[in-house]
Amino acid sequence: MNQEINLIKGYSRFSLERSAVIGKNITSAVLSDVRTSQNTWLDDNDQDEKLRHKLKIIMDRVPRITRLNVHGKNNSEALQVANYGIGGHYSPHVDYFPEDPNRKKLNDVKRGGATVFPRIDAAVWPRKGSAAFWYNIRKNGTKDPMTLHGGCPVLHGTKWIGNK
Ligand SMILES: O=C(O)CCC(=O)C(=O)O
Ligand SMILES: [Fe+2]
Repeated sequence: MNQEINLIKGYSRFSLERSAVIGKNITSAVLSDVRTSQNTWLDDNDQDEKLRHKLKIIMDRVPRITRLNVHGKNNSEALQVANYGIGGHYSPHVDYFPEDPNRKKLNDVKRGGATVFPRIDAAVWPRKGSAAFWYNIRKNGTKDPMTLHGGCPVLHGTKWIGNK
């Protein structure tokens, strides 16, 4: 597990850039205090063969747990790797259209950094190697606003997550 996490961090570390959020126009990306992390994207089709191979191994686990196929552009976004430094946070938002990630892979954070769901009084603490999964969309196709969530500021340590 540590080896895989180090590999993902290693590939991401040098291409991290300040995270953006979707602007008024859904095709635009803007920088905002709403989200103060850095992130990058690791694509299934990356030109690096080792990365492609490792991503396939990791992503092959997702359908075994969720029954959702996350391979290829038609099924899921690339793996989004994000890093939060001290104070880094993501204010409450929903992930459905135009974003659609629904799985998180977290690492240990010394203090702060929980993912909170204020409408259902739930919090998920970042633990290295664990994932949180939820459905943004109900079975009948409607969006579920109860999935509103945010990343609390990191108070001590650093937080890495991978979203799919
Ligand atoms: O950092 C977190 O805990 C939440 C991240 C998040 O909600 C997202 O990337 O969409
Ligand atoms: Fe989110």
